[in-house]
Amino acid sequence: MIFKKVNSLHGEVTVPGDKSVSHRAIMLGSLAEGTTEITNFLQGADCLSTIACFEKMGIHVENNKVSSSNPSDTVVRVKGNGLRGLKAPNSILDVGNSGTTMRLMSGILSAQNFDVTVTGDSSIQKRPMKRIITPLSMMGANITSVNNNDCAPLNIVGGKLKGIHYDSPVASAQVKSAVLLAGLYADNPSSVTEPYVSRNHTELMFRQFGIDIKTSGTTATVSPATRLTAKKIMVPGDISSAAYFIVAGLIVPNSEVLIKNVGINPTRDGIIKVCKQMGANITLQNISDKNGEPTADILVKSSELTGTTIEGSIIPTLIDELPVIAVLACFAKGQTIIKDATELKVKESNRIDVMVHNLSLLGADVIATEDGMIINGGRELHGATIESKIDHRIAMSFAIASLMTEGETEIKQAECVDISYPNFYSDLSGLAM
Ligand SMILES: O=C(O)C1=C[C@@H](OP(=O)(O)O)[C@@H](O)[C@H](O)C1
Ligand SMILES: C=C(OP(=O)(O)O)C(=O)O
Repeated sequence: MIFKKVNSLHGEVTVPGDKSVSHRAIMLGSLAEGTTEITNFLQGADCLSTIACFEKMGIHVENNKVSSSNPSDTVVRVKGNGLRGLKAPNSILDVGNSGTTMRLMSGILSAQNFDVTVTGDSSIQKRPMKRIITPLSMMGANITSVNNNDCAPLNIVGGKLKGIHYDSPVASAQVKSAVLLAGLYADNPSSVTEPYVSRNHTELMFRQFGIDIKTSGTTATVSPATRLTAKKIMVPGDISSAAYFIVAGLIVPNSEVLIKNVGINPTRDGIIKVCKQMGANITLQNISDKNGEPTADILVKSSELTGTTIEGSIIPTLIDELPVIAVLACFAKGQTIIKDATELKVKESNRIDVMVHNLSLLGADVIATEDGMIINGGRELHGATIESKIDHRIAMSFAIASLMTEGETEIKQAECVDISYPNFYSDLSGLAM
């Protein structure tokens, strides 16, 4: 797909529903009694993989997405079978490209009265699963990596679980959530302490479904559950998707962009804090609440930016936004340093290497470090051919960079944006008109 420079961006955009919240709504809805109604569910390939996995375990999901022109009007209905109501699937569960499905669902599968094999695409089969195998095994789960490499496919023999306290070496919501979901079935409370607080959507949604969950500092503790009651869930817009328009609005001159109904949960809003620290003109309007998840409209105006250092506890709150923040840093005055972000190496691609390589092809001054990158902003960028590595965040980041490059930029396998934002390119071109 070919992209060209634009002169300005104007207008409103409504980003699709939050990916993390959409996955969790399907999972908890499946385990609840009654019908869970989800509005603004993300119709991206990752969340559709979660639906497909639970359908294979006997859950009926009504998803009339094709009949609606406005995806946010679609209601997904999950007919839960109760905490003990999942059925043995008659084939392998395939999570596609979705790390969230793989790791969270493994927590649930560890406690079932059947055995199952879970796998995904070639990217998933390279991502580390020891991080969930370790705590789930401590709880009594029987999980083996089929190829003996701590990656998918995983064979999970469900059984009785015991409550544990787990000190997680990584700040990962996927690890935390795998333990908390398994903890619903354990004999005693289970808790997870992480180095920094990661996104807390599981904890917030547990409360909605009537589960006893407590948080204190970087520790979350869940009590075993007896039953979950179906809920109406309104999914906020995904700040990780809004991030592309935030950066676009800031770097393209004479721009003004309003991004409607975006989740601004403080465990996810690091990008807003970093942009403001860099001098961005960003205003939050219409702040409200959706099932305990704060939302706002985000007004972004082109801004003169200066470089900054991004490190420590803010990293988990903007981990998926770091690729597009690296693009932003190319248009800021001075140096931007990203530290403490080794997790970027184990996402859909090695996002440190892929960003540094591709930004260099555009002419940016950027080097990779052990745990992040250093970007010296202010160089003129030019067009190039970019390999997305079938990583949606890479494809979208370079679509944004190309708005400001001289000459054409070609993005290979650009259609991988379907993972988290199927209408991304048409929403972006709508602002350029
Ligand atoms: O729990 C979640 O929904 C997610 C957690 C993050 O992963 P980690 O837990 O591996 O940091 C994030 O990168 C991913 O896109 C979604
Ligand atoms: C890392 C991501 O997702 P997942 O881990 O669910 O594949 C992402 O969406 O950037």
